[in-house]
Amino acid sequence: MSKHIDELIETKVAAIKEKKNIFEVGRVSKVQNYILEVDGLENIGFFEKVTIEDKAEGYVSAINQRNVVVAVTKKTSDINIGDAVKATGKEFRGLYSPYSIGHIVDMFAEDKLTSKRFDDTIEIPISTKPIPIMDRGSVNRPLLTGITGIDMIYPVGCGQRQLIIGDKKTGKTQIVLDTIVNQKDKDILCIYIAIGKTKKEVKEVYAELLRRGAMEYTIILAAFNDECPPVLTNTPAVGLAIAEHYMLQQNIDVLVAIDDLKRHADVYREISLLTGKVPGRDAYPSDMFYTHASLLEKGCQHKNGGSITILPIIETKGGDITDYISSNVISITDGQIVLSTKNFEDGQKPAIDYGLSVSRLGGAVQTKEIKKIGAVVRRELLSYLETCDVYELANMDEMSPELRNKMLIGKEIRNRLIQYKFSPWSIDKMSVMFNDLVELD
Ligand SMILES: Nc1ncnc2c1ncn2[C@@H]1O[C@H](COP(=O)(O)OP(=O)(O)OP(=O)(O)O)[C@@H](O)[C@H]1O
Repeated sequence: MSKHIDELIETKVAAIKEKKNIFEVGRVSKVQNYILEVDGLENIGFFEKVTIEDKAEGYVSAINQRNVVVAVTKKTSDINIGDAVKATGKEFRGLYSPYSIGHIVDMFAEDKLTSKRFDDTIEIPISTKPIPIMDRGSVNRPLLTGITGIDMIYPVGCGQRQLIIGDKKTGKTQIVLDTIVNQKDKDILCIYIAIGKTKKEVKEVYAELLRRGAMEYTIILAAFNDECPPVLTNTPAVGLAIAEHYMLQQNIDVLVAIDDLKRHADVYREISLLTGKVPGRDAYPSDMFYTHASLLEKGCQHKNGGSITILPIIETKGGDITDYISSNVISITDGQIVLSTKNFEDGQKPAIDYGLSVSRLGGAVQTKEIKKIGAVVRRELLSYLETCDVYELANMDEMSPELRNKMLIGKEIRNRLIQYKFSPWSIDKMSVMFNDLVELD
């Protein structure tokens, strides 16, 4: 009997020595708001989930020679030096429930209106393997937004990544909302990811979508401005992993809007600086491009028929689309819709700057007819806008008859492109509205 007990004890001690059945415990040695330095966690893994007493949860965001850095994701009370930090042996993950459709949820499957967590959750990994190139098909089906300036001139296809970029209050969110509302009865799941927005702003988006029956097929995944910053940086990855889950398991089309990536980059920079990463251009860390590229490369047309279309939003300052984050994302995406404050103030809504906007897939996702009309409209409009710049102060009466005619056509196109929010046009209506211009050509 005693031999048996000895054996049991020996096995147990051996297991403890190999650290198989216990998890390490470290101690907090430095607290910088939501970033902690922890000593004593020698065998912990990168991105491993940890708990800090009964006070907080987080994950390992950097491993240094002498200690590890923990980013806190949830906190119920203040963390102090000396608090015990327990390793969990599990990767840090988000949670998702299929019942989230129609609700505002966070990355831990908590309904933000009722503050209750959904049952039946599944774990969502924050970083998933890229979809292999051989599993990707070509983008050739349109994703109609109902906005003429987009569907006819700079179209978006299922599986495309199209950036929406512009200054504050130029209608960036409105384009996404119009697009979501236009997906009604089209078997598309929409995920609106709100990063660092206020509760009021997100509630307004929810109310607009609810009023138009669009919440039936939409999930609002929100990381509010008052949450721990690591939640803000990880939420887009969880949103895209949810999209990937639907695309791969149910072969459906998913539309993901990320509002916005500039805020995401700024929070990512803040965390990186606190973590001690070496700052690069504009103090952003050197993996900034990689972080956005790995998020956006989830956008694709899968060979199984499903797709993920991504509409990332970026807020600019003074209309500058050449800053570090904007030029990074412009080079990653398949085109951009640029919005201009001047157009917005002139009442030209949606305030698309047709000269700076691009769709690199263009006609590949349009029908033959709309492609033909769109090409003429774009050419006439761009030529009009260019002429306007040159002849800004010129009197129309002094122009040659051909030029005057061109100007009149251009002006007419501009006026016809004005569209009030939530008043989508069908492709047929667009072709009827602009057909006479093509005949004139
Ligand atoms: N086509 C439109 N017709 C009428 N109103 C519009 C149109 N587009 C945008 N708006 C209005 O302009 C305002 C600003 O739009 P929106 O909030 O979408 O801009 P934003 O660029 O996303 O702003 P923020 O910088 O706060 O994120 C909103 O009140 C919106 O309803």
